[in-house]
Amino acid sequence: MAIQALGYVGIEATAPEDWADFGTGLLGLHLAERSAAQLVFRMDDRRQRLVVTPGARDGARFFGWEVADAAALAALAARLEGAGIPVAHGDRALAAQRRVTDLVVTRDPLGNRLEIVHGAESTAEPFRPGRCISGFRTGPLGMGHAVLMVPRMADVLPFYRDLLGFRVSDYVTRPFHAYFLHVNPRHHALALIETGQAGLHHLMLELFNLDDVGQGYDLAMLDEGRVAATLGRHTNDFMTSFYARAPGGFMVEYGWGGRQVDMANWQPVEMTSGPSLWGHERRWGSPEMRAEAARMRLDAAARGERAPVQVLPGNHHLMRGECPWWDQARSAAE
Ligand SMILES: Cc1ccc(O)c(O)c1CC[C@@H]1C(=O)CC[C@]2(C)C(=O)CC[C@@H]12
Ligand SMILES: [Fe+2]
Repeated sequence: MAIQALGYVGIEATAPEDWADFGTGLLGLHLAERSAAQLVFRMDDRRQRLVVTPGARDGARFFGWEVADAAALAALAARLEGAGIPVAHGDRALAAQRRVTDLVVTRDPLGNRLEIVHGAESTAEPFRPGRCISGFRTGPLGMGHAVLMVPRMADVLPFYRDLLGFRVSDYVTRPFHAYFLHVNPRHHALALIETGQAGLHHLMLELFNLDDVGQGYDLAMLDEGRVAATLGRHTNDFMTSFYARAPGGFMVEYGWGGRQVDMANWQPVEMTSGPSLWGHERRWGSPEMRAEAARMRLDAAARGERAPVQVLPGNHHLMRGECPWWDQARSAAE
């Protein structure tokens, strides 16, 4: 019954043509189909991973979540119906369009369209990346992760965790509420961030090689305003990544080196450090960023904390003189 991976994502775009250049030239996706109706991108041997359709607004149109087989699909559909959630069976035409054997369609409490699928189609036609990359880390880990903005955590978290069976990797309660959830060893396939709005915050795609990310970063730096957050490394999943602004407003996190969780023994943890070991700075070089960093250093000194060196505003655990994640990150890399 359990969901096993994020299989595919559908995007609605007011400027779908911009996705062709962005998807291939920066991200290195394989543009497998390009028509007036849709752009289809591949990341691996699957026929389609990211589908961009023209529309009146920008954002996510559907999320494809994979289960093992027909029995698992039926069981999960029954579970949703038992909880009073409307579920529609996808017809043959829709299954063919999504290139899966079968699917059911439902909505999360925010109205995000979820497609629960099994039997996604692969192809023997080789994956041809849009630029020279080593490839995307997918397979049992799924296509990456999606991060949704939620107006109120309590309205959404129970649906994913208690009904669909997503498991909590870790969560943040200050300065904002966020939950990171896994369905396979990828640290999170889904995260929910309480921002007061609803919508897609970002999609994360993971590369096999750090050089893929570094070269993507170089390309992103050529475009004014393309880099939404600088190269950095996350404290929870140890992903080294940067955030690019995608056509239409949300972001694509382009990463390498994420950790895997041991699903059998993992216990949810509260994250008290900042989001990043280093980097992921949105205001780089700005007077606002320098002022905040300086203020943090003064505040730390006033509290009697060590504040050994100037650090970026996001790295408040370093300011406290703590390095709690370095040892774990090092041992995970070894
Ligand atoms: C905290 C975190 C851990 C792992 C991730 O894959 C991940 O995307 C995040 C979220 C990162 C972070 C955030 O928390 C709020 C808004 C931020 C600062 C951005 O605008 C870029 C990085 C985002
Ligand atoms: Fe992310």
